[in-house]
Amino acid sequence: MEAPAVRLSGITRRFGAVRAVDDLDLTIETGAVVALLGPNGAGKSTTISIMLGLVPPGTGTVALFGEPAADAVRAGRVAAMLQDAGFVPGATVRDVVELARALYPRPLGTDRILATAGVTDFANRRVDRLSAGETQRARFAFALAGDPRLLVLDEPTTAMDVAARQQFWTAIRAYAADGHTVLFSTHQLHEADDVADRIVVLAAGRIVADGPPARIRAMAGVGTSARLDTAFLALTTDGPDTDGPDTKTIETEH
Ligand SMILES: Nc1ncnc2c1ncn2[C@@H]1O[C@H](COP(=O)(O)OP(=O)(O)OP(=O)(O)O)[C@@H](O)[C@H]1O
Repeated sequence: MEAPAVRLSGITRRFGAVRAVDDLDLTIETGAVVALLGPNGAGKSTTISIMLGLVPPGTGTVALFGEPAADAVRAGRVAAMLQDAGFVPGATVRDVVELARALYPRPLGTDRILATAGVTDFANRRVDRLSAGETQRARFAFALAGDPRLLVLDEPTTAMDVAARQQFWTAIRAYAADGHTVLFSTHQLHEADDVADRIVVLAAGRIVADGPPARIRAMAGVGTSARLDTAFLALTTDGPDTDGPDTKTIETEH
């Protein structure tokens, strides 16, 4: 049987007194499109950093496609679009894409990368002269270069304008339709509703709900036509009879 794209087992990570990730188990099968949601400080970025081998977990294990994260990243099976990723100042977008292509054994063609990420029009512009939304698109181009099987996206559409967002999600849908795996975090819950086939909700470092969008609503006790925001608030805000977020993990169809 094929190893899952992601398997996090018993992950805990503290920063001083803060338990950023608290005994987290998460398995993502290949081909899934998963949204990671949670309030500010819920542990999304820390979970993603641990998943990519950028931050060591205090306890627990990480496997990507059945191998250590560093090996999967080095082999180009996994790529990420991170909020604070910087580029070499003075390089152009095209230079950055060519640099990324040179790192991997089976890169996509340059023109395809530029077009998919929506950066063709400013491919010859220096990366340190891009707007915030253009920088996000350049990060997307960089992540696509090695044709990774798993794309990890931390708040990818931050600062993108409406047209750029639409182009971005169209590209992600096409990428997923080819059997690739996508994990993204976002505060734009409609993006999760529109694009993800599974939503994982984190609160205080723990998974409080996990399932397709319809089941997230059902678990939150809101109607099928309710906004996902309503379900999210119900799941991540402590009720009067709880000490903290309950774990409401449910079976998914993957
Ligand atoms: N390097 C660090 N040093 C100290 N505390 C940290 C560090 N990184 C994260 N934290 C803390 O861990 C908790 C989880 O942070 P994290 O960035 O993972 O949350 P998040 O869900 O991504 O939040 P946001 O939606 O605001 O981006 C927060 O309380 C944060 O302050």
